[in-house]
Amino acid sequence: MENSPSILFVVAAALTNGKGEILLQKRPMGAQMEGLWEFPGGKVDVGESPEAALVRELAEELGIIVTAQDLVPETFASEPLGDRNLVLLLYRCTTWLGTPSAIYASDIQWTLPQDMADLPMPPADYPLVRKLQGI
Ligand SMILES: Nc1nc2c([nH]c(=O)n2[C@@H]2O[C@H](COP(=O)(O)OP(=O)(O)OP(=O)(O)O)[C@@H](O)[C@H]2O)c(=O)[nH]1
Repeated sequence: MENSPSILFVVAAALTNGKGEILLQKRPMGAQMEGLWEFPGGKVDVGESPEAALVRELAEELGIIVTAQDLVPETFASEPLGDRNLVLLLYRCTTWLGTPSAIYASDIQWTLPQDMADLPMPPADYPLVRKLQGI
């Protein structure tokens, strides 16, 4: 198809604790969309499954160990991003090993879905948040 944008696959986690709070991280200075709050995750590399990519990203960004079996598909978003089209796959994860720390992000915080509307987030995240809020 003419002018059809290439797809950028990104995977992200709604890491959820026993209080129903979800871990968000603040994109660091110098990153695209710096200062916005996002779900931890990143791009799927060539030859990598989405689940393997998310296991890798969670280890790199937060220092936690997750297995692919712990990742439950939750919802997705599709948004133009520059000259590409972002497809963002969000997985729910309630089981991991270790304590998340801000290795990549400038900050992390546990947030209830109803409080996420007050945070600046990338445009693709707003439909994900509404889904998490049950709206
Ligand atoms: N991880 C993550 N990325 C998101 C979210 N929402 C959203 O629009 N994105 C976008 O998806 C892309 C992910 O890129 P990234 O920079 O986090 O990916 P990465 O960790 O693989 O980085 P790298 O390219 O430096 O290796 C960015 O354009 C980012 O702005 C989100 O909630 N989580």
